[in-house]
Amino acid sequence: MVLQIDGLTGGYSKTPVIHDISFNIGHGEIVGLIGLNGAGKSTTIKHILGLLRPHSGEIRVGGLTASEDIESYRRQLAYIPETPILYEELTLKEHIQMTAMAYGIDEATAMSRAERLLKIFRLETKVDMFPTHFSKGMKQKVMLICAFLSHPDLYIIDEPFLGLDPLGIESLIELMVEEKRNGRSILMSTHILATAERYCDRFAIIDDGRLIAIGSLEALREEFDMPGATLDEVYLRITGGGITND
Ligand SMILES: Nc1ncnc2c1ncn2[C@@H]1O[C@H](COP(=O)(O)OP(=O)(O)OP(=O)(O)O)[C@@H](O)[C@H]1O
Repeated sequence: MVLQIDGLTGGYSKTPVIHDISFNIGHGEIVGLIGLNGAGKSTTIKHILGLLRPHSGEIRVGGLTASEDIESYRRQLAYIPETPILYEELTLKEHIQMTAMAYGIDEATAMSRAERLLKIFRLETKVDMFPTHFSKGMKQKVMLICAFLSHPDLYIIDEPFLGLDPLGIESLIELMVEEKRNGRSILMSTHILATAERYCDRFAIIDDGRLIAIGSLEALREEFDMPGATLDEVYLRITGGGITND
């Protein structure tokens, strides 16, 4: 297992926001973290990143907890936030170099991996420019390049498809599938269920801070007795959504 979450209760203050969440991610698995606004997806992700301490329960990445060895723990992860985090004083090339340093990758390896990624995301002519001046989608691509450069065991991607143009989305999906084939794993939170349905092996559905379902689309269809349903349909049923006249 790459990620093991066992009975995680946590949040920002003494009052927990997420309650007793347990699920695992195996090698080469893509798992969608799905839930309504405020359901607890980002909070769960912050716990996995080691930014919040569990009130109770445990999170292991590659068998390690964050409190055992935070640096080794973090090197196994790459996080791509929904809002890009970039350094004003660094060029794109320097962002790449800094990422390589943080992950202990030598510069030659990093630059050869980066060259391919820069081409894929059409930023190869922009390496000496400052990404804080890039467009929103271009900034997101910088975050993606830095993440895919580091070849972590587990990618955590927040809303990967927002802000990218169709070519960018296609490239990202190809990279995700390639990494999956290499045995690397991805946890992505998304509201774009039609795309998630096509690429995720399993879905962890969070509602009001609790994990209310987990499984492949086929398993969810069976569990909720909805043969042939789309992820959207299953999800609306599970969360009691949709507009009714009651
Ligand atoms: N920094 C914070 N301090 C205190 N409470 C927070 C903080 N961030 C989020 N929360 C609360 O935690 C709960 C879960 O929020 P969270 O951001 O995890 O939801 P989400 O599922 O990621 O939602 P969205 O789809 O809107 O991004 C909400 O009730 C929210 O108000």
